[in-house]
Amino acid sequence: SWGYAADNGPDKWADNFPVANGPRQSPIDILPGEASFDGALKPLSLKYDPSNCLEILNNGHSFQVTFVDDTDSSTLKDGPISGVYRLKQFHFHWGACDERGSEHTVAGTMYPAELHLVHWNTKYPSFGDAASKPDGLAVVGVFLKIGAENANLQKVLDAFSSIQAKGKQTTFAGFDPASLLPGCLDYWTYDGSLTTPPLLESVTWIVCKEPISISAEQMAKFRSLLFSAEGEAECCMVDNYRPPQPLKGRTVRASFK
Ligand SMILES: O=C(Nc1cc(S(=O)(=O)[N+](=O)[O-])cc([N+](=O)[O-])c1O)Nc1c(F)c(F)c(F)c(F)c1F
Ligand SMILES: [Zn+2]
Repeated sequence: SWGYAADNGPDKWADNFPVANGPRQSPIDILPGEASFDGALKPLSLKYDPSNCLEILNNGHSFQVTFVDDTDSSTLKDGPISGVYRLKQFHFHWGACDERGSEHTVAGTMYPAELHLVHWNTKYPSFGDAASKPDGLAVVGVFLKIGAENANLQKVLDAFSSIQAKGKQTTFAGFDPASLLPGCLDYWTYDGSLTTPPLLESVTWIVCKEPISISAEQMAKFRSLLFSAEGEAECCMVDNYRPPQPLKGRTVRASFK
């Protein structure tokens, strides 16, 4: 199945997922000078309940922290969206070295990693339904840059020993994803897609301008996870990012001047 290697990576995804060459694919290279400031864009309203945090798992292409999403207690509102979107999970994309790893780039600059907080529109009955609708999902992207140690992120890293191999999962309770957000919530927004198969064109992307920090040692720990399952030849989970895709005439709006 799909992955990030030469034989099953991003350049091969169109074979099984033809939408890979669609009109609103993600990620993209964000050109701040070409983004249009939109004064009508509202500030993001992110309200998360740590008690909704359920488990952490290695799904073979990233690790993700999943949330109970049967009530409106962990939601995203306002910003560029209308209605209420519920947090389903968050995960990351990162590189084999600090020079690469993010999916979105800013005027060609890659960050070492990128956090994605995946939310679904409650006008639809479930995440699965929402994922196939043009306004079904909203993903908040946050860049990570090498700097001070991130104490909040450390709580996630401390669980890695239990999920090193593909398919491993463990309970993960009481984590507040808001602790991973930057202080300033200025953002760029555009219509895009999932960046992993099935690459569904259902995502309103909200990419924060301000990165959060991670230490070099913490970044190295991400690279100790494995794409491979127990008993398989070990393959380090690194470079699990899709490169920027053609803009195809889309407009990127900025919430800030
Ligand atoms: O739930 C999904 N989450 C997800 C999205 C991305 S993403 O990078 O595409 N993203 O949007 O941030 C990355 C990871 N990840 O762990 O790396 C994810 O686990 N994907 C997904 C799916 F797996 C399906 F089979 C499906 F039918 C569907 F509708 C989906 F939306
Ligand atoms: Zn992602």
